[in-house]
Amino acid sequence: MEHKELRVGLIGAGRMGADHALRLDQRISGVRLAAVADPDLDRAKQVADGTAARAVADPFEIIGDSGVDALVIASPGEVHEPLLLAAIDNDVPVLCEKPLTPDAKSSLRVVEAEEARGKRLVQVGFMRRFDVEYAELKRLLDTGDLGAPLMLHCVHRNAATPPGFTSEMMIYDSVVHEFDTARWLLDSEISAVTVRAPRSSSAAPAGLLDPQIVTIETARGAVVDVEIFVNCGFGYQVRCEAVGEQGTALVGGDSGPVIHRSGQWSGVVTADFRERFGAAFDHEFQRWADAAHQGEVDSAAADVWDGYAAAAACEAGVHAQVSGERTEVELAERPDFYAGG
Ligand SMILES: NC(=O)c1ccc[n+]([C@@H]2O[C@H](COP(=O)([O-])OP(=O)(O)OC[C@H]3O[C@@H](n4cnc5c(N)ncnc54)[C@H](O)[C@@H]3O)[C@@H](O)[C@H]2O)c1
Ligand SMILES: O[C@H]1[C@H](O)[C@@H](O)[C@H](O)[C@@H](O)[C@H]1O
Repeated sequence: MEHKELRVGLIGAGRMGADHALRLDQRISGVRLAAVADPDLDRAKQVADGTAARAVADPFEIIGDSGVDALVIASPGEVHEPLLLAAIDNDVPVLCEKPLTPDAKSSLRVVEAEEARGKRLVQVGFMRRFDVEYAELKRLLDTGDLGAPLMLHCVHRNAATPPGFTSEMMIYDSVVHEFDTARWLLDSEISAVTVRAPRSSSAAPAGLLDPQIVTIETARGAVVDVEIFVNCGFGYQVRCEAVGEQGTALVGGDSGPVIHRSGQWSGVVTADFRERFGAAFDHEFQRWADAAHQGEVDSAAADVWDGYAAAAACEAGVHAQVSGERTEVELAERPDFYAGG
């Protein structure tokens, strides 16, 4: 790369975009935040303020711009596809927040575009892969220390939902993380999904089916249960217990500091994903930037095929939720281009 620093363009200046801007500006080495794009120009300006970045309203203005070497996409999942296709067309490396796209067909178009380009450019922001505890769980499963995996018990709780959050989004925006986590930890595609729900919490906005229990079957015969509860009220909690033939391991359990005071003990629950996974995001971004600077992709990250496979599982999940039926996942054939990825 000609420039000493990787000049990054950020698309989307909302909750996640603002957090990623801070990360790129202050914590990731070898990068410079060069541009921030958001149709809400005031937001783009606010996020760019105090950095070296320029603010623009049209994201396409910075895709293929000679002053931008790489892109971070943090706009809503519904608008990812055209941005990704334009980035691939312009040969620009991208770190795209999850989901790759909200449905399987559009994700497959991104797979096809990247394959046609003949070069891997896009990584999907499944940050749990960069969390220290999850990485250790992956190691335990890969080395066989727990014996052959049988089940994962997952808990995914958010304190509250933003306005407009729907029951379907609980699958394709939230459980999409567990679809990726299950595929990654168990090294197996997802074959079927079932969704059940108790009565909704009185804290859930009207019409939202919250909580839900999602059961995931994998092609290798493991079963994963996920409690997704996005208006739990008390904080952000993401847990995963793996059960193997010879042992179990839990990540995301309560951790310190544990305070003993006035005849009681207590601890703190993280407020949201930015706090719980802050270090994982930093690690993900540093590795992505280092790889992009070398004209490579990070082999530890989720690629476009992973994003597509998660989207296909989400589509089955949404169908299962609406129909009440166990739904098989329809997956295209994995191109050789992604084999071993
Ligand atoms: N990894 C995680 O844990 C995590 C957490 C939260 C959100 N996310 C993901 O990050 C993305 C953004 O989520 P958020 O919570 O920041 O949303 P948000 O609604 O807070 O912000 C989205 C921003 O994108 C802008 N936008 C809308 N259309 C755009 C377009 N075509 N081009 C550029 N910008 C556009 C909006 O104006 C807004 O400023 C989503 O894909 C979401 O799923 C990931
Ligand atoms: O977009 C967010 C994000 O991906 C969080 O990590 C998840 O916990 C939320 O449920 C989801 O809505």
